[in-house]
Amino acid sequence: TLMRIDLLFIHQLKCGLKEKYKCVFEGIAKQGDSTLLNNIYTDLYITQGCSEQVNTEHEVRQIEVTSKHHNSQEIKVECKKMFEAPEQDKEIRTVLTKGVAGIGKSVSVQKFVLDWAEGKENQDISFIFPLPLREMNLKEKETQSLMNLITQCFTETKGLNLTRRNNFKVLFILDGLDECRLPLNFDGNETWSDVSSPVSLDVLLTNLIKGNLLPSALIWITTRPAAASKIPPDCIDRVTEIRGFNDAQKEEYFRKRLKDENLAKEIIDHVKQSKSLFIMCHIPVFCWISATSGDASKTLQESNTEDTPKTLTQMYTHFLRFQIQQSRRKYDGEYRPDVSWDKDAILSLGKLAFHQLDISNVIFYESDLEACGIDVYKASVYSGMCTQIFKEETGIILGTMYCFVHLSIQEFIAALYAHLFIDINLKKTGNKNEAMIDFLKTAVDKALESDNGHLDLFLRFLLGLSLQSNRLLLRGLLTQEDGNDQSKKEIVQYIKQKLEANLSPERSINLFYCLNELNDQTLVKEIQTHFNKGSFSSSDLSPAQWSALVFVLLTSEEEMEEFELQKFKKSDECLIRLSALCHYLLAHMLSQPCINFFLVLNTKEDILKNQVYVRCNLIYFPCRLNDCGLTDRSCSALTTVLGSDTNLKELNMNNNNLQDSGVKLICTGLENIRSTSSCCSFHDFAYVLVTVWRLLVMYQGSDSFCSRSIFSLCNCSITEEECLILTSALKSNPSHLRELNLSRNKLGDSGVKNLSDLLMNPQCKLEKLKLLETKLFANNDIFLWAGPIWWQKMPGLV
Ligand SMILES: Nc1ncnc2c1ncn2[C@@H]1O[C@H](COP(=O)(O)OP(=O)(O)OP(=O)(O)O)[C@@H](O)[C@H]1O
Repeated sequence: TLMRIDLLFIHQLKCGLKEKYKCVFEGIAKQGDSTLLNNIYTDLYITQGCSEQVNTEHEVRQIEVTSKHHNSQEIKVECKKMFEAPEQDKEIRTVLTKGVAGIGKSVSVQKFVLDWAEGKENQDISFIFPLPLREMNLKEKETQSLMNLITQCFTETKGLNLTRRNNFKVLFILDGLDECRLPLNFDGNETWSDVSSPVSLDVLLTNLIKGNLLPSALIWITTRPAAASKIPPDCIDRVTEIRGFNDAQKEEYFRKRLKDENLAKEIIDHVKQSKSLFIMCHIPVFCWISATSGDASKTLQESNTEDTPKTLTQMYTHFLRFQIQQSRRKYDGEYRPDVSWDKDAILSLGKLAFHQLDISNVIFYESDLEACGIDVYKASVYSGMCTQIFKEETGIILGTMYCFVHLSIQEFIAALYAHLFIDINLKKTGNKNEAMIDFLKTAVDKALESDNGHLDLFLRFLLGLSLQSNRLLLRGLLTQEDGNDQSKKEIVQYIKQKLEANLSPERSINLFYCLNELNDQTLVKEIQTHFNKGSFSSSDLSPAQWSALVFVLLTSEEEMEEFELQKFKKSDECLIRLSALCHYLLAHMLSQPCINFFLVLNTKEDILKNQVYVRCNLIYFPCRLNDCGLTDRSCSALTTVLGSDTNLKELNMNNNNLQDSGVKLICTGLENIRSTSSCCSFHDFAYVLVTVWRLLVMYQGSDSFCSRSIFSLCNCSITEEECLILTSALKSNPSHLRELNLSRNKLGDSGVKNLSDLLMNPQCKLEKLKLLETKLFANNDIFLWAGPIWWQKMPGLV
């Protein structure tokens, strides 16, 4: 029961948060032109579990790690139900939500808080304290108590007493773990459970997350994927991942954002003209940029196909032009088709963006601005000039701060600055081309060195802006080149060379995006030619070509209803690559009906017999990989795909050289499927013709075995001894097994005897037992049955 004073605190906190969270901060709030969150908020596609656990690692290693933690089934999570456990008896205290830049983590947090503050959702929670980690950085050096921290950040709660005794449900939201500069020393920090004595912020936060401090408090942490590993996995009860908008949600967003139905329709059509742009729009921030720059081309009457941005650089360039034109219009009251750039202002802003990006900083203070020649008194002019680019924010702790409206905008402005800088400095020196090439190469190297890809987007913009066709849109700002594309050729070559090295999927995909920004499709075309000719089996694909394959699948302009990868070379290498590819695709494609991705892998001539179907959402998997020359090397890769698939109907691994170690790995993958409580499709796992199953029975008891109705262990070199284990497992467990095929094994006399005993047992539901070509007498090798004989359940059968 809450006391009246507590109710008052709750009321005050809700009022404060409502005020703070009701508008979206897209930089325009200050100008009194604000957008209400509830007017534009569009549901996002959020799932439980995580597709990539550690994305800084090499892909094969990644697969291993993922398979261990894999939570096989894709469970959709509603934002408002972030703390609602799917199983009723389980309580969720800590949630970690991952998602790439601009996918909507902060907006989700905002919506959650607003709904609570408006009394709509999660009313069982008494207090929500959102603590943006970027702001917490500033308290790094201070010591204070948790209570103090709360009352400082939420002055409405001054006087509130949160002790361990009272049983308020409290939620702390730590938004933006990737921006946190605190060490978060979970191992080294002392244990702290006192809410009212002062200690360093790092100790406070780590103990809060661990549950030492206010053990009943709920914790919600959001982060970009690369930083997720900062939190020890055992502190997290649930991992969710924001996957962005699916196609329907993209359209819904445009309708909400633009209000005018006709304009929305026009812009949706406009975005759809470029498939890669449309795909990019699964990230909300790109939707927002498209809505704004699309709006621009509409207003400027230039929305012909030519002008549809096809690359990210073009999209952001349109956006920037529009912003500048908008602000000019404010002053002049009219549109001008040509943009008049304030070069000095852009240089200063660019310098800030560039230098701060280099040190991964996204929040700036007066001193940072001054260091770049920005007069703080004029900073509001900047934010006024580019209302949706740069913004001034009053933080909860340290007063006025500045930041770009979104990191991607900082990245774009930083790249623009780099070009401006080169333009200015190279004017003086002679060989501009060479210097430019060197500069771009160094940027490629530097971006590849980064573990978490923090320069990926910057690099894309940087390369994009080196193209003359793009510079044309920025005339008056960037110097116009003479159409000599030597530098483009060289840098494309350089990137291709890099792609031949074994890069992680993330890095190589980014390099493809870079090639795309550079308008170079040669590698991608090569791959398409391979497809069309079906010539994969004869040629070993190079690492670059494999990455190209993924890229083609991700961004293909054509609707690939069905996509056949026929006649691949039978090898571990091929399977590992393909599994990584499937896994990557599954992780990066949203469940949307329009992407009907269908991968068919044929390992034998006969299409019907040998195929792996992977469907994006509705993954259907008769997976026949028999006779594929596979060894245990393939197994970890395979387990990942098995783990991500819940509709696996059939797995055939016969006649491979998997060894015990490989079998164990596959068992782990299958175990993952089984462990998902809601996953009953595993029971449809009808036929399993795998040598591994005999070992599965031994390693994991008989549960999984017994849950199937038809089971085939034909030609699995099952020995007499194993047959005994099998029969006793069947005897001691209530079994659903109806049919068992044990043909072509060396079961021996006692094995067969045991099986017939089993059939006689009234508990046993087994109706058919197939013992084709069974070597009954192990020593004499006598073939007792020549043809397929089904033993019906008959009393007296010996
Ligand atoms: N659910 C949503 N509905 C409408 N717009 C959204 C939604 N989610 C995100 N956006 C738009 O995308 C922008 C970026 O979203 P947000 O700041 O939440 O990304 P983020 O995942 O926190 O990114 P970062 O890791 O860079 O901080 C928002 O400013 C908003 O314009």
